[in-house]
Amino acid sequence: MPVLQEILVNLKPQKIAGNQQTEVNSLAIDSRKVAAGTAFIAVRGSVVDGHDYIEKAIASGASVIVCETMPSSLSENVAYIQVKDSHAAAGQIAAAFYGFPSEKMKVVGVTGTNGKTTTATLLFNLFKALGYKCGLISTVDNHIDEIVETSTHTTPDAISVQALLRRMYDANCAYVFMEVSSHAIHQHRIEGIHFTGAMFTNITHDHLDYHKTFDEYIRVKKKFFDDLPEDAFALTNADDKRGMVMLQNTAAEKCSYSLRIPATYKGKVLENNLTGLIMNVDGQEAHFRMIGTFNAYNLLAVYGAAIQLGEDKMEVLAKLSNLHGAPGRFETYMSPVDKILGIVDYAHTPDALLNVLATIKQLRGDAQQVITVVGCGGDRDKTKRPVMAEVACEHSDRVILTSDNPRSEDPEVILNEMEAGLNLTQKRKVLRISDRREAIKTAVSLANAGDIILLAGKGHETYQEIKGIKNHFNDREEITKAFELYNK
Ligand SMILES: CC(=O)N[C@H]1[C@@H](OP(=O)(O)OP(=O)(O)OC[C@H]2O[C@@H](n3ccc(=O)[nH]c3=O)[C@H](O)[C@@H]2O)O[C@H](CO)[C@@H](O)[C@@H]1O[C@H](C)C(=O)N[C@@H](C)C(=O)N[C@H](CCC(=O)O)C(=O)O
Ligand SMILES: Nc1ncnc2c1ncn2[C@@H]1O[C@H](COP(=O)(O)OP(=O)(O)OP(=O)(O)O)[C@@H](O)[C@H]1O
Ligand SMILES: N[C@H](CCC[C@H](N)C(=O)O)C(=O)O
Ligand SMILES: [Mg+2]
Repeated sequence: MPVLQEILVNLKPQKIAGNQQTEVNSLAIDSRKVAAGTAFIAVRGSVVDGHDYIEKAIASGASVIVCETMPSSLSENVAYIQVKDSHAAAGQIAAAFYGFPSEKMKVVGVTGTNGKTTTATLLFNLFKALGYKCGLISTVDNHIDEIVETSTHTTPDAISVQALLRRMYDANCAYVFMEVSSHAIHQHRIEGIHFTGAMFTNITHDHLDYHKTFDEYIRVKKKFFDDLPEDAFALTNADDKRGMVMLQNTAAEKCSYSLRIPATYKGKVLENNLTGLIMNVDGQEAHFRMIGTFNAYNLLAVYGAAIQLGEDKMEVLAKLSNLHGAPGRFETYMSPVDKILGIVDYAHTPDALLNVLATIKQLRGDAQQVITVVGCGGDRDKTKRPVMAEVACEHSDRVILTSDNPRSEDPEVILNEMEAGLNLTQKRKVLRISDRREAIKTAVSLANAGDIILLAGKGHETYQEIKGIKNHFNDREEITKAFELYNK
């Protein structure tokens, strides 16, 4: 086990009190996870202040306390480290505690409002197909080579992420592909990670509950690129309005991808239908199994990253051709009798919903109705609620407004806020059924042969969180059961 001095190597503490040779057995930012010999890092959160739990951590056996303000009285046999920012210190300390795993592998981070899971998962599957051992850190699950664990966050906290990276290094992974959420950048969860590459997908409306303004949301995303080292690459979407802004102040090698304008990696969609995409990528024609223009962007980003990482163009395209996307993203289910097409998709932002519905519009026949079942999560950005309802109405024949994860909120209040975005004409095509299971059944009962039902917002999720309790719920099971129930 390392001693305190060894895990402070990259840190400039403001004050140190106590023995620097104290052995550190584990790290914790949560006092409830402290055991004998733990270094407890007190961080100020959005709900409580970790500094209020220092005494509790010591009572549970903490031998080191990292904090921004020293407690008024210090305990004997405990070492205290005062730092300017304990969120940032947590990442630096964790990186050192776990032996700087990110410096021994190639870690590529993906940020952006939409497409992170899809892009990171495609990269993971591509590099596995190319013969490498890899790690994946995503919203859906984390992969340590062959081991798969369900995720709790898109990007884990500063300590958990370094622990995961260490396990990946121990499993001989050469590459790690990870999602980098804006919350993670803001809370310094990625501090101490050495990135070989950073990718930007797009930025649209989300998380304004947390970041308050769109400018602040952009600033936070840009910080990921500002902090990159010179030996990394920064790959951006040149077609996104903010794509080039992201690279403005980066020291990394700048590169871009585009379907519309000159860029390092240029693509063109030649065909786009329900069986997949045919694209020209960097002068080479290729077929992909993924559906929709937004996936053309994801594929092009993945291609660009693979070339940046030194892979062969033709081999990359050949392997990429056979890959499917991430679970719960544009997953299709056909009813056996009436051939109703059910689409389960994780679109939970206005832009994602618009993209998915635009894709469906492009691909459907004139006679096919589109029925959209959609809700908005509780305890999350409220301003997206009316916009998502409006987007659903503008691009569907019928809409059933329902619950997503209401969390601590009243589902009917969320539905009122969604409905507030609709005018009278739009309201005419809307039903409001807060019970998501009933909403899905109703969509199926209303559908005629050949129609399309979009279940938006929950994708891969296997639960629905209501009043702090996660009940089993899976859109993919519900659509299949409803098809059976109505013999459709
Ligand atoms: C808003 C937000 O991001 N919150 C995260 C944040 O919690 P917080 O700041 O509210 O923490 P807090 O409850 O105030 O506690 C402050 C500190 O005191 C500690 N504490 C608390 C109680 C106690 O008894 N003892 C103790 O030591 C806590 O462990 C914490 O370190 O820090 C926690 C530890 O890292 C996270 O688990 C928590 O994620 C919550 C659960 C969450 O829902 N986060 C979502 C919004 C999130 O992060 N999402 C993004 C993806 C979004 C997207 O792209 O769509 C993600 O990366 O997952
Ligand atoms: N490049 C893209 N541009 C716009 N929309 C996209 C893109 N890729 C995927 N989407 C849409 O956004 C939804 C979420 O995709 P994905 O899970 O890959 O994004 P994410 O950034 O990981 O989301 P989260 O922030 O929840 O982790 C998809 O189900 C699809 O509807
Ligand atoms: N990572 C996102 C997921 C949202 C998914 C949606 N189903 C919801 O619950 O709002 C978040 O935590 O905001
Ligand atoms: Mg994700």
